[in-house]
Amino acid sequence: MMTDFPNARPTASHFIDGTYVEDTTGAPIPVIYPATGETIATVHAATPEILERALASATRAQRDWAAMDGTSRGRILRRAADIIRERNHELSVLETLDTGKPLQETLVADATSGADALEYFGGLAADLTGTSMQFGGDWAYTIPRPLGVCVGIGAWNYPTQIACWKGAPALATGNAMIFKPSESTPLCALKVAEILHEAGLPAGLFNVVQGMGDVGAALTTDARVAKVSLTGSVPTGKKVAAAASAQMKQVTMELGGKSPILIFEDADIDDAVSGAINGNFYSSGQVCSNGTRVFVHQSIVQEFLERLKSRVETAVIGDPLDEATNFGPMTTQAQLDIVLRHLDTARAEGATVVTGGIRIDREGFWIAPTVLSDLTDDMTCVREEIFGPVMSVLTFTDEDEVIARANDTEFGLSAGLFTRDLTRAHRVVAQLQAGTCWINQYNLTPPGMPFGGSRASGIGRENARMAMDHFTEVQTVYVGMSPVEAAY
Ligand SMILES: NC(=O)c1ccc[n+]([C@@H]2O[C@H](COP(=O)([O-])OP(=O)(O)OC[C@H]3O[C@@H](n4cnc5c(N)ncnc54)[C@H](O)[C@@H]3O)[C@@H](O)[C@H]2O)c1
Ligand SMILES: C[N+](C)(C)CCCC=O
Repeated sequence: MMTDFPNARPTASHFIDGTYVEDTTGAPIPVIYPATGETIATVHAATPEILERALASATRAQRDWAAMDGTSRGRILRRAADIIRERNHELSVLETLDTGKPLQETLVADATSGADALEYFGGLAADLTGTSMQFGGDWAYTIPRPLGVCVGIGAWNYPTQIACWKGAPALATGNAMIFKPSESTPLCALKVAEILHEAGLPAGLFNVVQGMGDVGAALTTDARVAKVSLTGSVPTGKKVAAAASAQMKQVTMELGGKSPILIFEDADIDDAVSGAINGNFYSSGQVCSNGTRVFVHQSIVQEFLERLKSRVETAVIGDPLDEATNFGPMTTQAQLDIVLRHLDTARAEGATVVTGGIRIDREGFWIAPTVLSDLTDDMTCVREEIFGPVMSVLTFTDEDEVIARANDTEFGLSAGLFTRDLTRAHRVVAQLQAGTCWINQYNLTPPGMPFGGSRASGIGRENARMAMDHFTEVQTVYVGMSPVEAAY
């Protein structure tokens, strides 16, 4: 039984107007530790009264925040980044309890990634500038204005990172944010809110409210909300984007994918195997950008599969709180069931299981890292996002052929390729329809790099300077310097 709970335990369901708030009349949402299936906490969904408090305080606080100079705003975000780094261990334990991801992973990828974003946008906050244009003696200038109250809605795979990737650029540019975490991982965003306020963020500017899709939908359609930034699945993205755009609200959509990794015959095979492992089994495969369609040149596929199988079978599967563990459970029972159904379908459609393919016999939501081969492009496991530790290995012989097959999907989140031929690398990458691409690497996302998808995988980008554009709108000012002429 997992009885330990870190000092970092949030003390109530919501964080509103600078403080924890509880309202037990909201529907209870159990917080389940995925490694054991044990309920470790209960939060309550936001009631209409809770949402009203969150919206009213955010609306009030945002005006003063927008008037503050960028340097002062940025200093608060950078202070929050420092606090996160100081508390990385306890926040990483909390992330592991929320998601089931191994501590070995959360120690380096979650709170630290959140801190990176706060630090990055904290630095940029002082550099929110417009442009000026000359028209003879007259001129015009632009001012980036904050949008107002923005809503962030999170998925369950990166609860700290998603809260920070949305919150940091929103706050740096003078907005308030109301963040609704996934109902499956409600704890970590509360700590982000607590730390931001400890760092000096005025009350009301980063509120966290819990709930299912209906709470996200209520926030999306509230007239006080100017923008919605969602991380989630394509079907949810379509609903949220439709509801937001019906009211002319701006959106950022970070959605799902079925991304390709192309491994050419001249690739460094060990690098390619490492890239395929990182791009499929990190976070037990619950990563939007994963390269789950691995196209390997026919001439090297046997060697690739042998090395891949032997390395995957050394994964240390066990207690996620043990730092030696490097492969954890699925985050929810529902997601485990989805992955198991996909594996049944893959077998029925003729896939060969190279390794894994089975539920691991322990309490909690465990499934072995799985590699499938002998696949065709029309099989369900090759077409649909599984969002679990299932890699589909396909073969190819020709560059044009593999580019066409890589692009043959409704998604367009990410893509990767491994080759020693840099001319080919750039030629191929230019033809891949994907928002984020890696050459001889996979899934690295430093905050200075735009991240996001094209086609059904999303709208807009997170991170980098352009995220500041997505949380501001340009106000243009024309300045007349001469007498005003009129026809009559
Ligand atoms: N592109 C990215 O950056 C990125 C990152 C992580 C996860 N994802 C994607 O997220 C999916 C997995 O996460 P999930 O299962 O939590 O996704 P989901 O779409 O089921 O839920 C995402 C969030 O949307 C909320 N929601 C559901 N219906 C809503 C509605 N009608 N209005 C407003 N909010 C609503 C949920 O409560 C949750 O907080 C995968 O498809 C994955 O690829 C994308
Ligand atoms: C930083 N990662 C691991 C690529 C995750 C990005 C967000 C997608 O799930």
